[in-house]
Amino acid sequence: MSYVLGHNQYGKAEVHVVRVFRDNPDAPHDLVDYNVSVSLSGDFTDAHKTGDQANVLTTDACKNTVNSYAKEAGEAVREPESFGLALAEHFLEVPQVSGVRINIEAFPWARSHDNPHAFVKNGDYVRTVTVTGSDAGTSVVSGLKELTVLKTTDSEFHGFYQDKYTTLQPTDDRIMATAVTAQWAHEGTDVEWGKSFDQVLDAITGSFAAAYSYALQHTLFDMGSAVLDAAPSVAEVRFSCPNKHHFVVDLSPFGVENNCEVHYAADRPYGLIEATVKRTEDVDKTSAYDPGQAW
Ligand SMILES: O=c1[nH]c(=O)c2[nH]c(=O)[nH]c2[nH]1
Repeated sequence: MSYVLGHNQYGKAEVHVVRVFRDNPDAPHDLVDYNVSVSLSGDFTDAHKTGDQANVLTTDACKNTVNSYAKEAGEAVREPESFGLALAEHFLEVPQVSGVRINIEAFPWARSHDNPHAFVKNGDYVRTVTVTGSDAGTSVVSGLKELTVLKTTDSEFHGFYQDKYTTLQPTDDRIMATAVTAQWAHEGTDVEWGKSFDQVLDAITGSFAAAYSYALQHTLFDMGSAVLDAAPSVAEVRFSCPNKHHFVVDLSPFGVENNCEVHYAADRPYGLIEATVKRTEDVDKTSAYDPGQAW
């Protein structure tokens, strides 16, 4: 029996590279901290079906390329999007490679005490990038994950559909908290990546803080609208946001009043609210997202 090989891809996952910029002896050092995954597709049928590896660029070479490009790619290394684009362009030059996907997680570091070479890992969030390339073109999806935000009021939830299993009490004042995962697809690749990322981050945190909320769903649409207002290159933004429930603890058995002051922070189960906000109905960037990451 002869079977058919379906879609296949391979590469090196999670090359963790930290690049220090220290070439100017008079300037403070900078650094970037990236976890890079490379996935190649193309003419690799023989590697699977006959065992002939002549077309296989080794995953070891993929790793070496990431490490060497962390120096060779110069200023492009400073932003994960431009680093991903440089890597994608390189791998597409390998004749048997027709498609490439580069995923980068970027861990932010902040300078410590204005010291020129000491840093504190900034654990607020992880920045993410997916670059895809093929004959059809190159696309960049930027993102972030693990951005945990909370507001102690200006959040209501009521008027919801009721069935016989509905026990949740409506509320007009509650804590709302979530760990934002967001990915946004750019139109084109001629973008000031760092500036654009800062605009999106500021739009997400700013609208979460400022917008009055009637549900996490409502807040997602507000955050998405703020992103599209702030960042001209962004065609659409996708959110995946766990509702980090904070339940008001009943202190009445102890004769203690609890006016939304004492909460039980439940870790699971959690509501998971996901939505795309896009500029127009006909935008469809689905193929630009990493299927392993995008919902
Ligand atoms: O913002 C919310 N959206 C929901 O869909 C939901 N469902 C639920 O039980 N609590 C909440 N909160």
